Amino acid sequence: MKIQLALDRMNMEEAIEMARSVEASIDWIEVGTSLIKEFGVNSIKEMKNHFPDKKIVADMKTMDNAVYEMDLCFQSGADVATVMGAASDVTIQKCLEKACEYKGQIMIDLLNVSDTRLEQLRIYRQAIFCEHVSKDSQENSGHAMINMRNHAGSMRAAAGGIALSSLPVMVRKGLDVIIIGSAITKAKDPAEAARLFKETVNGKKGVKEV
Ligand SMILES: O=C(CO)[C@H](O)[C@H](O)COP(=O)(O)O
Repeated sequence: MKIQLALDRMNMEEAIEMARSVEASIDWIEVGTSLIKEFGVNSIKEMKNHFPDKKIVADMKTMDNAVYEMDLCFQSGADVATVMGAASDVTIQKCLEKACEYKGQIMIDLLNVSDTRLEQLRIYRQAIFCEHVSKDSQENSGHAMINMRNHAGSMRAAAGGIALSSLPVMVRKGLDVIIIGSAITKAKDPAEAARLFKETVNGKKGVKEV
């Protein structure tokens, strides 16, 4: 299971410093939507320049204009770019074609994707399927409940308010990628928090507890 560090709501200097302080315990680095919106695709370029050996995920959340947005992401050094599952099929198809052209990957964000839409998305088997609890729901309900649906045959990821306490459940679900933002970036000691996440993922600590 890969740990994807989500970087949001900070400036680029802070984002790079944060990634540097936890890099030993994480696998993929997500340039969060908020960074891309605030600093443009240069944020992706900058992150790749600083961490050439890490997989860089551009959380673009593409909804339309796939060719243009995917060119921007992959030419800026992204290895993975996100597209919303609620986007039209032509958008998702174009994202996949672009990912293929750049030898990258697409992550489909399943935020507000119904079971019916999910069935239709199953044809995009080469994509990573990401179940996602939104920041707004987290802030409204105070906790995250990630419903992992069946994504047989594809890589599976989960995001949204994942904490050390909820990690063992996620680990047991056998995900491929676990996306963690605030639980690391807002921790008193991010390096120690990331280390504990890594230890749990590796099964050295409390995977059986809930
Ligand atoms: O996509 C996102 C926000 O839209 C974040 O990447 C995701 O929510 C992970 O961050 P956190 O663990 O803080 O919820």
